[in-house]
Amino acid sequence: MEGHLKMSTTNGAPPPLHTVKPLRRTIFNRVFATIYALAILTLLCYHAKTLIYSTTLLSFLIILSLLISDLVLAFMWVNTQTFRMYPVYRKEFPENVEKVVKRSDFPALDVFICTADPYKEPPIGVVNTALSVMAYDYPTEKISVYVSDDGGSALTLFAFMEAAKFATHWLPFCKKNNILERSPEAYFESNHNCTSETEKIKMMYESMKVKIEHALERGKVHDQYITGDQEWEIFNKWTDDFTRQDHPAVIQVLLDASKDKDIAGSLMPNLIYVSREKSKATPHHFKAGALNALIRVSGIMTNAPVILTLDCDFRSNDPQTPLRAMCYLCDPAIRPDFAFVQFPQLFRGINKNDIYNTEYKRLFQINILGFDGLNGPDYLGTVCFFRRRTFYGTPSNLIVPEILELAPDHVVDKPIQSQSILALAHRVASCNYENQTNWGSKLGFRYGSLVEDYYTGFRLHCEGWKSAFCNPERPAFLGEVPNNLIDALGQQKRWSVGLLEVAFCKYSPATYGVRAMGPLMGLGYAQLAFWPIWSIPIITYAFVPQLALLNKVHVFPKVSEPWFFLYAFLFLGAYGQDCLDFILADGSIQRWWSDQRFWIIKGLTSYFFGSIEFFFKFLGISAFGFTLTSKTVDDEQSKRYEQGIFEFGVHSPMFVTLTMAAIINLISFVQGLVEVFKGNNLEGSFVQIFISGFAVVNAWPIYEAIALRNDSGKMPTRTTIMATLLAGALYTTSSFIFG
Ligand SMILES: O=c1ccn([C@@H]2O[C@H](COP(=O)(O)OP(=O)(O)O[C@H]3O[C@H](CO)[C@@H](O)[C@H](O)[C@H]3O)[C@@H](O)[C@H]2O)c(=O)[nH]1
Ligand SMILES: [Mn+2]
Repeated sequence: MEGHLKMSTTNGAPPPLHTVKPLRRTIFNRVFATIYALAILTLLCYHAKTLIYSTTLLSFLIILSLLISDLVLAFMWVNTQTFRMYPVYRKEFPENVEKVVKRSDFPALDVFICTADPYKEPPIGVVNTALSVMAYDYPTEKISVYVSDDGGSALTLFAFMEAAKFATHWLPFCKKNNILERSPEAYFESNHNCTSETEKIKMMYESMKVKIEHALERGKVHDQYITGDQEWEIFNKWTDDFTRQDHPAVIQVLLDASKDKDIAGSLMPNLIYVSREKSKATPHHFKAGALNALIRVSGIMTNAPVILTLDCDFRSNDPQTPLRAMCYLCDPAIRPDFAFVQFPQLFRGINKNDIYNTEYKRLFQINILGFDGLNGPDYLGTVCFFRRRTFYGTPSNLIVPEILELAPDHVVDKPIQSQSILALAHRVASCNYENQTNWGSKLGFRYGSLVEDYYTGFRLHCEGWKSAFCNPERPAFLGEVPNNLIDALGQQKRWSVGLLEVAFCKYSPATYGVRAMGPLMGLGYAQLAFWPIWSIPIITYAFVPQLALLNKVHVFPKVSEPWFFLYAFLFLGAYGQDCLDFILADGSIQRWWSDQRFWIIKGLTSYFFGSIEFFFKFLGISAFGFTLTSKTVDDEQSKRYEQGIFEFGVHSPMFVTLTMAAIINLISFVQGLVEVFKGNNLEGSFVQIFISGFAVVNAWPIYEAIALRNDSGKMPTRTTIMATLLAGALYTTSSFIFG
């Protein structure tokens, strides 16, 4: 059969594993970009002219602020165009992989799963992630799952000991019944068959879950759950002075692919718990540090040529996914500079209108196609298959690591539980191992930014590595999203700090990146790095025209002037194209509306406060770490989220600036309307009234949260009072200035 198929392909060429096609809208994008660029230039000339002819200091300052804002918008617009020049779309043929490579020759796969806190990232969730990949349709004994626990928690280890036992039932169950959702939680939530076998396995799962959750509630593994001397010995490592910031390395093989079998008698994958050594005296570099420790530990133990990185909240949604990745990684025509296959970050549980814009369609689904037509997508931190070699220098220059066993092509010839392997694994997981080495600079994941994923992908592309974006119809993975506003904004604030760290380091994409990869890739990366500076135009447009309107000062062209049409074109053109992109990527109008609203919200909150934090960090005044996004759910909050109601509830400086903007815009809009009703000419103030009105429509959930709601997610009174006082102060100051 196989021979027959091979012969039937033309010229005996192997069947295709993947194809790539340009997107049809490319031509339109390019034409529109040219027209829009001319319009921007015209606007900048207009600003320059009015600036030179401004008569008072006040008008000079107003025009200057608008000019700066528009320059920022123009800069970001230029960067964004890079994604619109060569968007492509790929297709894979996983069914052909076995025609090209024998199943027994498939490369081994090391999977890295990161977790960092059992209370913010419940262990049962991490266990689901691990089970979903352990059950892949891929030669099982070639899979090794490494769980990195930066929380150094016995509770997480306990959860995985339980998971190892449960897995011996779960894996054969999935394979026998050819199940698609191989994370038990997702499977039991879906419409599954209710056979006695399913009921039995569900009960096993529930009892494991209860045990794990009990342990979590008590904060301790109950003695009765610890069976045998071996387990005692393991938990004895958690002595009294063992803390999450200070503890020795713990590496525990929970399943051994060379001897552990499932209940049907087939071999299990390797499952290894790793908590690298931590010491308060040594920087640990957060997730990047954890991943580098895993590269080394796995290098010593299994050294698979392919590595899959996963966050603890991303579950496999398709057991065929490794085969899809192999369409690129096993391609006989693979180029030596090929580094990784990135899957999109897709999520489950997003509400209908995606009020917190957690889908990130632009970042994860639209813009990334543009990167894919150039050197390839950036690394998104999770759901990505790497070639191990990528972490060891440039494509043409292998950097030999300190110890021979770590070389990417080293063959491990001892069992993973042998004394020497375990000893070496502990050594490379120690916190001082990286001193005086290239780890974090030339080897492994790169240090220096809180968005280690973005920064690492960027540096790899600068070194000449290439990547591909693999976006199958059935989502390969599904992740979880923050379902309350403060978490969503907090995550964005962390990203903002991390992005600015890259934007203003010596490897800035705008300078170094452009030199290393050419203008398109460089500016594409700059688009991301400079996200936070969007807060300059957003804050300006949220306050300046409104305060001017309140003081009866007109700052935009009259409706009858031709310049008005330039403004109208720039606004409608940008919004129109943005909306079109969104719809073409299967988005709904409502979700697009949330997307644009959240962009404004972030400009007034995350981007702004992130920039301030970055500034403090830059000056060395204070350093902020990696604040985890909480993955726990509160029932009442989830309900409101389901209904699409914004969750405030807690006081935060971010909500203060947001509320201030909402108040000022409402007042200026009302005053604008009053003037119109009084019969004053609308011509001069139209643009300002329009902007205020647009803001008021966007800010509707904020007014509701202040005045119309009574639930625990409403705006805290303290926040409202502070925002009102500050808005009053701002108005008073402005009336002196405009006075
Ligand atoms: O010291 C740390 C901090 C975090 N993590 C892990 O990092 C992952 C991502 O953390 P999360 O709080 O979920 O952050 P998000 O903002 O949701 O994650 C996005 O942004 C991160 C960079 O800021 C990337 O690392 C992620 O892959 C990307 O999904 C989780 O698995 C954590 O367990 C660690 O292992 N060690
Ligand atoms: Mn996350």
